[in-house]
Amino acid sequence: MSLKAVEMPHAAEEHKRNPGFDLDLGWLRHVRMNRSALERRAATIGTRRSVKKQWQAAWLLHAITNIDLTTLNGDDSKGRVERLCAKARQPIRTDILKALGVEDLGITPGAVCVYHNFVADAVAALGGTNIPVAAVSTGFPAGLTPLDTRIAEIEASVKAGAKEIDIVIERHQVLTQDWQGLYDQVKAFRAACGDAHLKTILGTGELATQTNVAKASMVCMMAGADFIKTSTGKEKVNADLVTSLSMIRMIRWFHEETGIEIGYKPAGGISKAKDAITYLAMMKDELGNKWLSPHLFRFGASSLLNDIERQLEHNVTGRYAADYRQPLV
Ligand SMILES: O=C[C@H](O)COP(=O)(O)O
Repeated sequence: MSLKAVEMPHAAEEHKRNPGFDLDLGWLRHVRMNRSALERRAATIGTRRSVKKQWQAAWLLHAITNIDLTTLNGDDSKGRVERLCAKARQPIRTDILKALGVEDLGITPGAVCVYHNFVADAVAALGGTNIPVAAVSTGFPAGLTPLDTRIAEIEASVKAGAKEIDIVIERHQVLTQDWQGLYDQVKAFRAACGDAHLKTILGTGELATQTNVAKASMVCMMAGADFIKTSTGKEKVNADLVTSLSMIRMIRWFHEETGIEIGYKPAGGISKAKDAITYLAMMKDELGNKWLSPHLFRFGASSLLNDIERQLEHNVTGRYAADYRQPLV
């Protein structure tokens, strides 16, 4: 990958959106995940492929374009959201970009992700850029408010300017194998999104088995999800490579069966530049270069950008800055 390869569009013009399909329980019966096999494969991802120093900056700059720069805290405020948006406009210090020779690339994150209440503030703060605002809009993080309330929340977020909606599924529907119930809800959420893209958060750390994770992924894609996403960041166990393999293999299968490309978003606990490279290597190995693009791959992360900036500074100066030099918000 060359540094110029980070110059990627926010949304590929030719990308065909998932129109949604009928729920096919026959497909689901064939879904089985073998945790040991997934663990063996996951253990090789960070080791088989090493990124040499001169390419690390290119991978890290690329990773920025995949970040949904996120703040989802109980003490979020307009001021914090505005500071996050300022960081999205200028994710890396100009002196670092200049030293890397990429100051003209206009590298920005995939989106800024906030609670519904801050969508309008984020849209205003990002005015004049092409950075979309993503909203978590369905009773995040539990997803257990009344259905009509959740649907109204999606509609309100879209009206406020959100271009992407991250919904949470009801985990008990997976645990009780209520696939019809899950399908119907996700389909209703997709309808409420209109032109906004729908990311379905599975809460994988609460789904008990990898087979459940895989089946839930499949049902969400059948119902019209544009992205499948691991976690809210609030579960005890959030994104990891084993779960990622279960989900992206379902994306591959769905693509083989339907020709539709679904995006993947691991979220929660991804805070190290090194881990970002491992995830990108996994996407490249399992799904191909196309799935490195921000319209098919995002990290849900609140602090990953800090570490990427720190590593890029190290790349150009040979020294590590103290953590506080790259505060996010
Ligand atoms: O969707 C994004 C997550 O909530 C972010 O989680 P994080 O704060 O662990 O990076």
